Amino acid sequence: MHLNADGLTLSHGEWALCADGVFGEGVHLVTGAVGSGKTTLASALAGIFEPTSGQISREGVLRFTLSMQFPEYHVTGFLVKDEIRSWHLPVGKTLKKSGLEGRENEKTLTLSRGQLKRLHLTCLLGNSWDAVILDEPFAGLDCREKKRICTAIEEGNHPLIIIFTHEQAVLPVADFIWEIEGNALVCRGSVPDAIPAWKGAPRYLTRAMEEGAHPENIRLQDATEALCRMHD
Ligand SMILES: Nc1ncnc2c1ncn2[C@@H]1O[C@H](COP(=O)(O)OP(=O)(O)OP(=O)(O)O)[C@@H](O)[C@H]1O
Repeated sequence: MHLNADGLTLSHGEWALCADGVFGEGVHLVTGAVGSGKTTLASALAGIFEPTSGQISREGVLRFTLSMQFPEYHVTGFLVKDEIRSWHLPVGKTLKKSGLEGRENEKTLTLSRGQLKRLHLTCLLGNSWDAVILDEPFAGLDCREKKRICTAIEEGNHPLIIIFTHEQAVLPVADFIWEIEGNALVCRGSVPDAIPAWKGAPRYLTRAMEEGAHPENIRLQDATEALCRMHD
């Protein structure tokens, strides 16, 4: 199963991004500065943004989805319970998972941005997909919520997940690191070998490596454990 970006050029007027690479099974983290092209590439991989050149192919990926940065774009249900039902999920259980118990009869668009994001991601990740593309899944969430989303990503049953983010504090276990650098998508490789080459790595990882530690993955917990191992 894979999603293949084959010689893509993505453009908005004068701005252009080149992307070439194969996203196989696992959790892929794609990082890049604000405005580097994460949303554009996520949209292209999901088939809703037309490349100027090149093509996208999917092998073995029948059910795939894109979670857009702004959860409002996904709302189809007037009330919270309608929204949950539109994802074919049980209302009570989903409300509990989203921390929104008792709010089923409220208008979906009266939830706060963070609550809506939490509801949207719970519904999306509660379904079954071959591939999930998440554009800034942590935006608008506090640390506790970000951790909950990381757990849902790690424990979910989705063979291929691509996460576009500039999050620097709370990250899930990842298998592959990519970066958008100088208007091109660059693959840093598989984790942990990719970590030293990751220019946008969070400070806790670079600091641990500067001290000679070798984190096994990219979470704060991995950096801390690597430092502990060194001092044992
Ligand atoms: N609809 C559009 N029309 C013109 N230019 C656009 C459009 N959408 C994006 N751009 C430009 O394309 C570039 C990439 O934008 P994009 O939203 O993909 O970046 P991003 O990395 O997702 O940014 P952020 O981190 O802020 O979400 C930016 O320079 C942006 O101004």
